Amino acid sequence: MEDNKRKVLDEEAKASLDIWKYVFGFADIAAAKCAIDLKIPEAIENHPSSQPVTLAELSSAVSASPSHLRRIMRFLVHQGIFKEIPTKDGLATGYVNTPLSRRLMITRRDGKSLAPFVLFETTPEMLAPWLRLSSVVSSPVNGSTPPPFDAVHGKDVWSFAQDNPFLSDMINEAMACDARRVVPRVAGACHGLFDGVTTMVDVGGGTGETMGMLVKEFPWIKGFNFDLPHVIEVAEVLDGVENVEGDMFDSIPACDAIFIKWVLHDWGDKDCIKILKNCKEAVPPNIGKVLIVESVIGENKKTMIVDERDEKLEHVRLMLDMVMMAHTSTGKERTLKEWDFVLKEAGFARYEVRDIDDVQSLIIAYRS
Ligand SMILES: C[S@@+](CC[C@H](N)C(=O)[O-])C[C@H]1O[C@@H](n2cnc3c(N)ncnc32)[C@H](O)[C@@H]1O
Repeated sequence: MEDNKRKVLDEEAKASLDIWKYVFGFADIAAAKCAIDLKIPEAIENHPSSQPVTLAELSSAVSASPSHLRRIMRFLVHQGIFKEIPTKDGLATGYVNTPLSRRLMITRRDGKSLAPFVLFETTPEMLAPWLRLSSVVSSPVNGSTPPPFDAVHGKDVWSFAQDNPFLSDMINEAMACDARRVVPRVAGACHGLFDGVTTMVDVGGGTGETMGMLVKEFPWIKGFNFDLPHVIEVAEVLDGVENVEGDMFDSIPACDAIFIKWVLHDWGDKDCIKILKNCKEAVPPNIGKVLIVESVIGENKKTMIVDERDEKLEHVRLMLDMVMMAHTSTGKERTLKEWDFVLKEAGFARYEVRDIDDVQSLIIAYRS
């Protein structure tokens, strides 16, 4: 009884603090965006003075008012994004980077920075649909209310991107920085999969960064980066990669293997099955395989989440599912049961899931 009472009181006390996260939670994202916009991590990293960098030095380096900058830095230090430590002479304090602040470097293409993703998600165009989540959730019939993105912008995200090159560029940059981060992990899990594979198509491959990395890792493969015409128009020219424009709902170029990352989650089951069927048709019956890089939601596996990293990864997957609801018409993150359904409906003979200890897993679907 005593214990129960204490638990209730603890929950009350926790709730009275946690509620503020929902009142002012956007401050976290806005302050991180501010650091990216001002290139604060770069200014600290590259400052000619020895570290740490004092407020005066930093405000001159990023051309910011010291009084406002001090408050932003106080917040970001409190968030653990930067650290504030004594200067070498011990007479003042200054700022140093952390692994987290380095991930906010817009100038870094090192497979760690997700700064372009933050900038993309915080555009007014991507933020506005979030405020309409409730209308789609309360819609009496699935599909009777336009999805939040379409309701705000009058068209779906891909048509909007086609008509707005600035947003298309931001999507491409955001996707490319995730590719630099996760594709090496995926490649590490691909052992044995490419024996006898000479051609591979990355479906919805964006500007080609992913295929560029894959052909470097597996140089006997000729890579094709396949996407919509407005994306292929700005795709990179990379060794061993041919850029091909087209529509995955029509057909996909014939090849030995297909790579498809973060595309199927943009679509509901009907479209997802159609894309998967086209993937299956594109690969040969004997060795054909489709490598899917997507999240697998661990629904009903709560008790199996054993450590903090797993729990944080699952939180990202669930946030991503909310992103799908806000930004795509029918997209969703899928549980294993839901992946099983769409893969079987598309006619794949079998599949396996390889855990890469990340937000996404590698699902390999075999034609036979
Ligand atoms: C979320 S992005 C993923 C990009 C890339 N695979 C990655 O993860 O870095 C989805 C991609 O699908 C492409 N896409 C959308 N509809 C398509 C279609 N009908 N045919 C081919 N590509 C399409 C988009 O242009 C975009 O590049």
